[in-house]
Amino acid sequence: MIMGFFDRIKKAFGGKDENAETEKYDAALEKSRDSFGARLNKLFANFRTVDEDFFDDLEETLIGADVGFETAVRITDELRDEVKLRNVHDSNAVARVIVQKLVDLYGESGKDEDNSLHFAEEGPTVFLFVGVNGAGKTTTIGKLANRLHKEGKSVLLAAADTFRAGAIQQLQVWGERDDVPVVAGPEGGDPAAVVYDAVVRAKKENTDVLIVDTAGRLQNKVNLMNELAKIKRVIQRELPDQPAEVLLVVDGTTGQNALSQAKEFNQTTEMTGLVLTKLDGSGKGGIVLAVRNELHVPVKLVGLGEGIDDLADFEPTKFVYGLFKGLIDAPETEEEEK
Ligand SMILES: Nc1nc2c(ncn2[C@@H]2O[C@H](COP(=O)(O)OP(=O)(O)OP(=O)(O)O)[C@@H](O)[C@H]2O)c(=O)[nH]1
Repeated sequence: MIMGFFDRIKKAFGGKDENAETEKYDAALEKSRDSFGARLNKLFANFRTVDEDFFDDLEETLIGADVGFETAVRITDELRDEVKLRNVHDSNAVARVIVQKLVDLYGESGKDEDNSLHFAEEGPTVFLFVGVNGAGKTTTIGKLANRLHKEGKSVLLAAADTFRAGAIQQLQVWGERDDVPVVAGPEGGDPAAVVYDAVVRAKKENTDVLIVDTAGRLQNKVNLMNELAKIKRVIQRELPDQPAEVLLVVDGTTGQNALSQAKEFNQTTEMTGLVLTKLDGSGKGGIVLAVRNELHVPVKLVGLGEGIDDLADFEPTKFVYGLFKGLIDAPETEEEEK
């Protein structure tokens, strides 16, 4: 049973040779793999048999790998039951059950409906991007606009971060690079007015996708949340079913901070998905699992590098394979063969 499951993961990962995304996942997760894998290896080297001390150490290892406290406890508890049920003692086999549990947190299907971006059936689709400064919001918008434009969709960008000096210009540079128009107003101007202009233009020109960049920080949190609410109202007055996505961008290198940031945003803004950036520079890839399990918000996109093409749809099987490649590829043990 276990091998069948891993075969499916391997197939999902290696099945699309033409897809450069697979290689990117692989390369980007090297750091996470090294740190997580090294921790697990140490754990398994220290234990020959799987006993209660092993489970305590496993829980600590998972917490240390940034999968989050609740997730770590849940996995360890479920694993304890599973090990009893299957009567597994071999630590390699247990390692594989851990991997299986991690994939289960996302569903085995690899890329389900929930993990994909939603588009309007007709009329403009609006994606609203939120998140603190420096998380990679503008870069992600630039990469996504490029991808959608290449797919043949018409794209419009709205520079509604009028607060941070240079933010408008940064988005305009991306607009030029992607060859997509940008609606902007004066620095310090009303962001909702920029969004209104952009929505009207998108409707008039029948634009496929309007992507709105928003401020990551204002004078205070209440102002920021009020502004995001106002922007949403402006969009919904013109396009009642939009925005299709409110995407929170978080910096994957910050581990647990990314999780608490997401929790805070989630209390005030209803987000539909998360973008986890800088996974390539992070040893904390485990955070992806924490986000889904503790926030119940799907990760929809991941940033795998600084380049224009380094944005991928989040695909759990690719992700988990990238993280635990060594473990999954290892030959099956005698116990598993039985
Ligand atoms: N390695 C790596 N770097 C990234 C990724 N995404 C963004 N960056 C870098 O992170 C830095 C910050 O990105 P920005 O897009 O300016 O951040 P932002 O959230 O828009 O910040 P504000 O415009 O201040 O709101 C830039 O140097 C980006 O090149 C990624 O996936 N991998």
